[in-house]
Amino acid sequence: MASGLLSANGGSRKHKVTVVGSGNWGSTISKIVAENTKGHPELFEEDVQMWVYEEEVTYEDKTQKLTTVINKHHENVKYLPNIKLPTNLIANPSLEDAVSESTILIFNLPHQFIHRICGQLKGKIVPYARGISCIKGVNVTDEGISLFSEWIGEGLGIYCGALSGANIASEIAAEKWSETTIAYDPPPMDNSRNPSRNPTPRSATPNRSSDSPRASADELSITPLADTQHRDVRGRISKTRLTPVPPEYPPLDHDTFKTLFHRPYFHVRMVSDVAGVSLGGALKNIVALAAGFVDGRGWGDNAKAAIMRVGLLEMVKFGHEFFGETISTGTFTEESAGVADLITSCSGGRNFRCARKAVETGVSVQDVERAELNGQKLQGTSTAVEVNSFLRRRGLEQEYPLFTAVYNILEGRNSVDDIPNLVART
Ligand SMILES: NC(=O)C1=CN([C@@H]2O[C@H](COP(=O)(O)OP(=O)(O)OC[C@H]3O[C@@H](n4cnc5c(N)ncnc54)[C@H](O)[C@@H]3O)[C@@H](O)[C@H]2O)C=CC1
Ligand SMILES: O=C(CO)COP(=O)(O)O
Repeated sequence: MASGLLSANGGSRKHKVTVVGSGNWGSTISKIVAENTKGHPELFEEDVQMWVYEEEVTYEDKTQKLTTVINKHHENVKYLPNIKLPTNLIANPSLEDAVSESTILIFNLPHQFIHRICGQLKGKIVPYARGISCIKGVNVTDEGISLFSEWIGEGLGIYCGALSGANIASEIAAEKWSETTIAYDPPPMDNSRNPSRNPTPRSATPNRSSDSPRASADELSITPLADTQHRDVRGRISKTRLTPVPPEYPPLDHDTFKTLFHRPYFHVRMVSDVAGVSLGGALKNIVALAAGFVDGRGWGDNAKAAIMRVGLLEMVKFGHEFFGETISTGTFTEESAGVADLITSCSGGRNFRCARKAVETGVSVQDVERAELNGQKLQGTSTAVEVNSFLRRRGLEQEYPLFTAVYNILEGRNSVDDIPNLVART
C-alpha cells in the first residue's frame, strides 16, 4: 500500500479507511468518507473498504449477493436504495480482508452485532489503527456499563472516538444539510498538530459507581501520561498500551478526522467528550420511543415536548452519575450529538415511527420493526432493556422514571396512559 507520493506531512504512506457495517447509516457514512478520500489523496488511499454482512437480495429479477450488486451498480439496494454510492467504495464480504492494513476503522453497525464482529477482528488489524464508533447504544454486562467507543478500544487495543448527531441517514444520503459531532480525544503520541486533548479532567461531581473503577483524584490531576498511554472516557489512565501511528503516515488528529467526514452537506464539529457524544446517541433512542408512544396515543406536540424535556434531564443525570469525571453537560445541551439528535429522533427517527405505529395499531414495537424496516434494526428497544437492567441492579429505577416507563411499556407492565403520572415529579 505504500505510495510513491508524499503525504500531507511529507511521509510516504496514506491512511486506508474501512467502514465496518453497511446498513442504512453504514452505507451513508461510507458514501461520505469515500467522497472525501477521493478528494484528499494527500491523506488517504482513494479506495474505501465497506464490510458487508453478506446476504442474498433480489435485484433485476435475479437472486444475487448484496456485495455483487453494490460493486456492480454502486447502490446498496437493500439498506440505502436509490442513492448512488461512489465508485471508489468497495463492498467486501470478508471482514478480515476488508480491515487488512487499514489505519482508520469506522464502526457502523447495529450494536447487537458488534461483540461478534470485534471478536473476529482481534489480531487481524494493524496495531496502530484508530477507530471511530458511529454506533448508538451502550454495552451492559454484569461488570457495569460501557460505551462502544471504550469497549471497542479496549477489546482491540486501539484508541476509538465517537461520531453521533442529528443524523437521519436517508436525509444525509440525499445530501440534505445536517450537522454532526465527532469526539476524539487523541492520545498525545498521535497529536502532532492539535494541542493535547488529554486535559486534566474536571474534578468529579459526586456520583455513584458504574462498577467500573474511576480515576482517583491523584490520577485525574497529577499523573503524567507516558508516551503509550492515554486517558479513557472516565478520565482514568487506560490500561491499553497504544502503538503509535508510524511517522510516515499523516497525523491522526482532529484536522484529519474532520477532513475525512466533513462534507458541504454534512458539517462536523470536533470535540473531546467521547462519553457525552456516545451516551447522547444511545440514550436518546429510549426517549424517542416514548415520544412515539405519546404521539401514537394522539396527544400531540405538547406531550412530545414534555417527553423531550424529561428525557434530556435523564440523559444528563445518567451521564453525570455514571461517567461524571469527564462528561460535559454542554455536549447534551449544545451539540448535535445531544439535544439536536434528541429532537430529530423524536420527530422522524425509526424508533419514534415504530413506537408510534405500535400504539396506533396495538401491536408490539418489535413486530412493527420486523414488518416495516426491511432488515434495519431499532436500537432503542434493546437499549431500554440494557439500561433498565443496569439501573434495576442498583435500585435506581425510580430515579429515571421515563427510562423505566419506556421499559415497562415495552414489557407490557405499564401503558402509555401511565406516563404523565410516572414522570410527574421530574
Ligand atoms: N439509520 C440511521 O438513520 C442512523 C443510524 N445510526 C446508528 O448507526 C448504527 C448502524 O445503523 P444502520 O447502519 O442504520 O443499520 P441498520 O438498521 O440498517 O441495520 C442493518 C444492518 O445490520 C446488518 N446485519 C444484519 N444481521 C447481521 C448480523 N447477524 N451480523 C452483522 N450484521 C448484521 C445488515 O447487514 C445491515 O448492514 C446503529 O447503532 C444506529 O443507531 C446513527 C445515526 C443515524
Ligand atoms: O440516530 C438517528 C438520528 O440521529 C436515527 O434514529 P433511529 O435509529 O431512531 O432512526
